[in-house]
Order: sequence, then C-alpha cells, then structure tokens
Amino acid sequence: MPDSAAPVILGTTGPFPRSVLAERHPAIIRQVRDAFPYGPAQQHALDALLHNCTEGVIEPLPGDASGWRDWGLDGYAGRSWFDVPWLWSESYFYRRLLDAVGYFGPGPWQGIDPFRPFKLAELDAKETDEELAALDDLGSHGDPDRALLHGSLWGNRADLGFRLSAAESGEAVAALVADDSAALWPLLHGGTLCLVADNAGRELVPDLLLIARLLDTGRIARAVLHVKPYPYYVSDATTADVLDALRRLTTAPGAAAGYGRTLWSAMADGRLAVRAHPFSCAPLPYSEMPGDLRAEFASAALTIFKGDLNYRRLVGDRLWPPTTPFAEVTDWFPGPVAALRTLKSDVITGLSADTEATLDAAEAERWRTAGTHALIQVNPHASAAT
Ligand SMILES: O=P(O)(O)OC[C@@]1(O)O[C@H](CO)[C@@H](O)[C@@H]1O
Repeated sequence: MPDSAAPVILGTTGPFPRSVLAERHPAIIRQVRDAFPYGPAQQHALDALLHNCTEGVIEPLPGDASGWRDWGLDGYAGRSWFDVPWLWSESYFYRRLLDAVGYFGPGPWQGIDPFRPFKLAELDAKETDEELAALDDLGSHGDPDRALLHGSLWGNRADLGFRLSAAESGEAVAALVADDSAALWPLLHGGTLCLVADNAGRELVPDLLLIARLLDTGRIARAVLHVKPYPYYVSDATTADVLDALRRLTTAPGAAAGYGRTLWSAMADGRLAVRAHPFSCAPLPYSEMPGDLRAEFASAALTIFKGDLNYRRLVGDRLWPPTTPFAEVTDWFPGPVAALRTLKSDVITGLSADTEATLDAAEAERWRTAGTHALIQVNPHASAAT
C-alpha cells in the first residue's frame, strides 16, 4: 500500500456513489417486490427500507449481528447512509434487503434468493446458448486459453444491478486499458487457482469454462471458487448459482457439455472446491481479511479477483490517482494476484499516464463507470509475509 493512501469513497463522494444509494437501491427494492408475492409483513419491511435507505440513518440489525459489529456497525449506527464509506453502505443495504424479505428466517421465506428470477432468466437467455455454441469451434479462432480468459473478463459486463442504470450501458471497447496477461500465464503451472467469483449467470458460466480448461490442460491441479454466502449486489454468485450454471453446461448440446462433465467430476473428486466464506460479503477491503482466508490465498499459485466490486475491495475503495501502480496497492496481498474487471465505478489504478489522458480526452470521466472498458492486472510478486 502506498505511504499516503488516497481518500476513501463515501456515499457523498461524487455523483456515481450518490446515484447508487439514491436511485439504484430504491429501484432494486421495487424490482424485488414485483418479482415475488411477498406477504404484508415483507411489503411493510420493504417500504420501511425504501424510506430508510434514502432518508434515514443506519440502524442496528435484528438477530445475531455479531459479524456486522466486528465490521463496524456500532460506529456507523445513527449516521446517514450517505456519510459512511460507500462500500459499507452498499453492503449493508443488501443485508437489510435480505432481512426485509425474510431470507434469514425463521419462516417459509428463509433461504429464498430474492434475485433468483433475474439470475435464472439470464442463464436461460438465448445469448447464453450462443456463447455456449461458440465453444464448438473454439480452437479455430486463435488461442483457446486467451479466448476463455477474455470470455471470463467480458462476462463481467453481465451485472444485473449495473443494468438497472440503463444510461450507463454502451458498446464495449475491445482494447484493454491495462493488460498484464503475459504475466498471468507463467503463474499457472500445476498449482491451485483461487478464483474469487463475481456475478452468476453469464459471468459465472465463462468463469467455469476457464476453470475447466485450466484443469483439463494441466495448467492448474486444483481450483477453489469463492462465491457469496448469501445473495448480494443482485447478481453475485452463490453456491446455488454454481449448481444452476453447472446444470446448464451439462445439459447443453455440443462441446459445452464436455466442460460441464469436467467440472462435475472435478467437484466430485475435490479438484474443484466451492467456498462461501462470510468475509466474501463483508463491507470491508480485502486488506482486512481474516487469517484463514489470508492463508488460503497465500497457498494459491494465483488468486484471480473478478469484477468491479472485488476490485474495489482488493485495491481499496479509494480515489487513487489512476497511475498509482497496481503492484503498490496490492503489495500486502499474501500471494500472486490478478484482477479481471470491467470498469463500473470510480476506482482505478495501474494506468499509464498516456492511457489516462486518452480516456479523459475522449470521454471525460465516463470511462470509469460506463462498463465499456476492461482490464487485466497482475501482481506476480504480491507475496509479502503472511
Ligand atoms: O462487481 P460487479 O458486478 O462487476 O459490479 C458491481 C457494481 O455494479 O456495483 C457497484 C455499484 O453498486 C459498483 O461497484 C459496480 O458498478
């Protein structure tokens, strides 16, 4: 981490965080309410959350909130959602939403994912069929490893929360704003890959395809897929979503089913493990992760963080000068680390001065949040003492 860290992004830091708290969260509440025949108690709780999240203050959580106490709840209670770190507020929103719909129970709605209809619709979409059909002639269009890495990278555009902000969607720009992929492949020579997943559906499918390919070709011996322990940021992947994606692959026509079988047998014999660590839904940067998770990443040949939120948590949700080296902001990480991300928030590191100037000249600030640009960043030496 650089000696003088950049300012932490708050809900009041600029138009983007503010719009997520003031507009995206209320839209998510409405979307969820329309997707299920929730009873009066849940409707009432959703109404109360709608009001609280825009006009109220952070409140204590019902039930056993000891985890959230450790993550700073007591210090933030009573403050406006906009006046605390944005990452914290957003994460707290999803926890509150799940409380409102009875996800944590007890009761009949316990464990019912309020985002599942949207995730399934995406998994069943014809675009997913098209992407899977493309596997049939993967070898005839250049390097299959590269194609699957890029599939996993651009799969990150499939973020249902992000798509609620329609104005932000646009055509993807193929050129990456940073591309360290040449440093990534040499790290994959038979060890364990940890992949910290982001979204379900059309992002998780290519993530799984990449893992299957790496296992099949012997580039890795084992993979650990980190998913969320509960529904989060609308489309973030949980264990149930992994199973849905796997079933989608095994029942697909053509080459896709072969990838599905590889993954199925790898799960069954332990070469592919799924983890749902509580810290995966923590409102904190990964630099504050607990020892067991740190030890797991330390033992991996490479840990890949997928997506925008994981990037924010990896480098710190701060307004870094864009030319701050990625290696510097990840120097505390206990092993080699990579980020595959489309740019959907203000946080950015590791750009060359030329790239930053070109992006600013062409798009002002829009390139940071529009989801049209992507990066592959690698710190092969982030193996500071554990
Ligand atoms: O992590 P993901 O799915 O790539 O993106 C998450 C995201 O849509 O949510 C946040 C705003 O709510 C931003 O970090 C980002 O725009």
